[in-house]
Amino acid sequence: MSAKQNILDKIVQQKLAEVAVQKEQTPIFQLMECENFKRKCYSAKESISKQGASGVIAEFKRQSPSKGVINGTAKPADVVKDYEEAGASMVSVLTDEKFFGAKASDFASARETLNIPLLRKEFIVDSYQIYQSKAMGADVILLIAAILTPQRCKDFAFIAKDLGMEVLLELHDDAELKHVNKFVDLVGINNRNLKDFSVDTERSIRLAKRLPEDMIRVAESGLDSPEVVKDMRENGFQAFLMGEHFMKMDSPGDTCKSFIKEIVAAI
Ligand SMILES: O=P(O)(O)OC[C@@H](O)[C@@H](O)c1c[nH]c2ccccc12
Repeated sequence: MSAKQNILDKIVQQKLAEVAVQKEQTPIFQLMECENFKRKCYSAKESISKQGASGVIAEFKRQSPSKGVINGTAKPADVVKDYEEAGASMVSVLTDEKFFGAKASDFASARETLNIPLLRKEFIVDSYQIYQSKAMGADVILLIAAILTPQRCKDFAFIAKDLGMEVLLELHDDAELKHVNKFVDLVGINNRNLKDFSVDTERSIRLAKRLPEDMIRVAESGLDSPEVVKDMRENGFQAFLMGEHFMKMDSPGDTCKSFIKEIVAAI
């Protein structure tokens, strides 16, 4: 890695500072008193594996470090409900405010509206954030191998499972295969290199072939045509995490609907 800080380093540094404050404000025992802490989670594994499932994980994403503002006006409750009605297998909502422009209310309004699994898209660097995710009503959390050691990954995945949530582990490199552990439910392969933002689906296909056979594979990022999704499905991917292609349109929900129609017709 270069001496210059890449975006991931910057995000991690910011997260650690944020979490330190949050822990003081709302200790874990208080998180555990939240209404959502008691709710039974929806299973992403089931939703994705269901007969005829689209496998689309549709993301609510306002902006990103690589693309700047993607959609400045979309209303989370409307968009995610449209995603659900369009046939998405799961919805992902970013909760990072500083780099991805999330509003504190985005995730809460998605939780109130949805009856399908909801992924909290966050940079998890501290176990506190796992309890926080449960309290927010997340069904699934994301663990990013690039910012965790294999041991922490296992500890964090264990905590999430213990709280009744599922775990999506995100990989990008062969070297990260050692982060896979028995508590992980789904493995995502990020087509986008978070260190330089380049996108390479062929690389993801090669990496996916090295995963345990029965693992659910999620293709992530830069997916913008039904053809690419079909190609990835033929190469063993069952789920497809997509944000920008939907969010950059005036109606993310309508775009998602016609996209799903096309890919489901090809199954
Ligand atoms: O908007 P895209 O290119 O369709 O990508 C969605 C999703 O994969 C991307 O937002 C993402 C994948 N892994 C992440 C980790 C953190 C933040 C964001 C991400």
